[in-house]
Amino acid sequence: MSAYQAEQVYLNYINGEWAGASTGKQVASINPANPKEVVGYVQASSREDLDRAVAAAKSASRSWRKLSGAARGDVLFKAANALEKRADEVAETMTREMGKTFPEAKGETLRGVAILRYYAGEGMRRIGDVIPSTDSEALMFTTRVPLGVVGVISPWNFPVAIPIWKMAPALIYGNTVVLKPAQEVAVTAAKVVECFAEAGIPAGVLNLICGSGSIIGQGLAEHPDVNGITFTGSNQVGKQVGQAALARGAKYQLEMGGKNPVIVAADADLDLAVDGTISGGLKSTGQKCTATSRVIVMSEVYDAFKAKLLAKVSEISVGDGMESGIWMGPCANEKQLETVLDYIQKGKDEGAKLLIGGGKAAAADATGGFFVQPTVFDEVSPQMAIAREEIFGPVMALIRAHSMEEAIELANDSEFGLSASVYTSSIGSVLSFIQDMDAGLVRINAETAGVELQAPFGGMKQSSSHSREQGQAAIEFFTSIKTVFVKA
Ligand SMILES: NC(=O)C1=CN([C@@H]2O[C@H](COP(=O)(O)OP(=O)(O)OC[C@H]3O[C@@H](n4cnc5c(N)ncnc54)[C@H](O)[C@@H]3O)[C@@H](O)[C@H]2O)C=CC1
Ligand SMILES: O=C(O)CCC(=O)C(=O)O
Repeated sequence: MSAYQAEQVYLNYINGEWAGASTGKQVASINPANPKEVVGYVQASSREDLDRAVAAAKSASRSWRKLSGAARGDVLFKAANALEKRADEVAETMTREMGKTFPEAKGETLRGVAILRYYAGEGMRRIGDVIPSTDSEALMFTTRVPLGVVGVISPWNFPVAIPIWKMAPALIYGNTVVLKPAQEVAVTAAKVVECFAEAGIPAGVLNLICGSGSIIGQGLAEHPDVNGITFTGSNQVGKQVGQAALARGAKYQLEMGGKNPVIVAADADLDLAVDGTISGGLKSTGQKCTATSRVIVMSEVYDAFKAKLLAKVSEISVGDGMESGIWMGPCANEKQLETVLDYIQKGKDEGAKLLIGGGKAAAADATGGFFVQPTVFDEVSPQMAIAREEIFGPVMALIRAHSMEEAIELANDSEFGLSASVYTSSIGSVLSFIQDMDAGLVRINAETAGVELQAPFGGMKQSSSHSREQGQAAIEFFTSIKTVFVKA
């Protein structure tokens, strides 16, 4: 049973205590399905508050790194249990704060639980190798040490999974954390942090500080006592964060945009391809960095695929994600709705043919919610803005191709390289796609979105800083290798 309650005040969590911002100011976090509804009030913190959070993390670092991996893992297991118990409440909070439907939010919350358990187990696994020395009397091996204080800057589109897939590996490998969530989902973030507090995480090991990106996010990136920064969000901000970290010699990891293609080959199972395109492109209202936005279809099946796609898109129900029967919720905030509507206008202005959607959805009339129709454009050419720029909304561009080579070339014609998929029954096409597609995640007969927590995740080209998150790959960012040479 969910215990969600609206309009509560949520505090920062610094050095094991819940505290208001020194500014005395709070910001309302609102429901994008009904902007008059206040989900909660979150802190508008200052750099002074940030300094306190970083100082707490720095001081807790000495004892946390000295604990065994198993002891740190125990805290993560307990946090997983606490989150699992509150899954309905946390999922409802997420739906009300950023709009994705309740079943999607519940799935994401349980994914957060699974990520915590996965990294809890990592505390018992190998952290080094023995390497033969040229000196036969010496022992040489590698071990791994934590970075120290890690700043986590997270976005609003996965309010539970993304902070957890950054914090859990940071913590298990012995780092302490300062989390700055997107202000739109700070209530959900506070509830996740409450689960860690309930798990008995020592004071200062995990700190939550809410505030604007330009003050707290930028402050974390620039802070001399923050040793590593992990960021997911826009390319523009990601680059700023990376530059600030680089300027002071801190380690950084950036996960940014995508313009992910799906290729539908002439020998594809068209029903499967339609389902995967819709799920990949429109779930979460298209607000995933892995969302399908370019649909490259072979000319032989173009019309048949288009007809099936439109039939299914026309059945999509748009509305409040807490209502049963609703398939697609609102955009997460007003700015995002405006961005999506602007891109739709650009598509029309540049000569693409609007097949379906193209404006605010009817659900917006009743509440003023940020609802947009699922939208598909036809006759899109690769130079158009809707084929090149990340929209982060439920807008898909159909592009025609005449051969697999041309399809892969079109798919690669992007500054991004996060994820890509192909629907085909030909092993030859599968192999060419795996080999020639420039993306960090390539998927065969499966949608572009949806990552597995135990596998590396990250992009090529402008999609990331070329590092990988999740799975065992996370150890590369959250630790430094120490090579040890021992001679009696
Ligand atoms: N890769 C992804 O998963 C995401 C991509 N985006 C993309 O970014 C676009 C804009 O969305 P926004 O929410 O405005 O993204 P954003 O990049 O501004 O926000 C991401 C995080 O960075 C923080 N931030 C903002 N300015 C900062 C600064 N100067 N220094 C440090 N941190 C800062 C934000 O508070 C938030 O926590 C979207 O339309 C979408 O294209 C947004 C969210 C997630
Ligand atoms: O597709 C997914 O499950 C993950 C997407 C993601 O990481 C993102 O949108 O930031």
